[in-house]
Amino acid sequence: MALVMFDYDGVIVDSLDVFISRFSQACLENGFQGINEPKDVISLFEGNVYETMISRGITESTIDKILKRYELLQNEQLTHLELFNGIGKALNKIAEKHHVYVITSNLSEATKQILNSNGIDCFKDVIGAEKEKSKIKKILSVISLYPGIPAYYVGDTKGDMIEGKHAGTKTIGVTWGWHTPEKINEGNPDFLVNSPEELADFLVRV
Ligand SMILES: O=C(O)COP(=O)(O)O
Repeated sequence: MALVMFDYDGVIVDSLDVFISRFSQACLENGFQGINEPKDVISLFEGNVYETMISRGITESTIDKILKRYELLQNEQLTHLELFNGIGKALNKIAEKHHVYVITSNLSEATKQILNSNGIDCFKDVIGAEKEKSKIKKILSVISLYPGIPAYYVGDTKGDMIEGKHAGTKTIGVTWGWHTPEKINEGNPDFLVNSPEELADFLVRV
């Protein structure tokens, strides 16, 4: 048995269009001007999204305001959000063998709502941005609940690979999400998979 932690946007839910339009709107409304085009959003995820924003002069309290506004805007769009094909089945298969968690820079409630409305109830918990901004700290806190078992972080961005590795997990990059395989490879993933089926087949064998 292993501990398998999943990123949410771009791994489970196909949310890039909603994220680009609504997150950039929330940023603009709160005075953060740097996010106008899809590539600006994508580049935030080359590291920890919130650390990148702080390094560009945004305060933590403004980030919290952006998140609150994004929560409302995202909620208006929930019916437009769909899971990637095959991911529900893959998650259920993985959860039969392993402890599974979501560690996301999105907010927990919206994440839970989408998972529930798609019949996904296999996760032990969803740890979102309102609890902590660093994925490294969140991953470490879950690992501390399961000492001595192998831990994996599954993500679709270079930043996910960097934070997962920093927290001591094996990292699995998925190629159906926000970053290209080339960009994910810059974060040195331990494994790269091309479909939810391949992900499940790999994880049921560890
Ligand atoms: O792909 C990413 O890293 C962003 O996804 P997240 O919002 O679930 O953290």
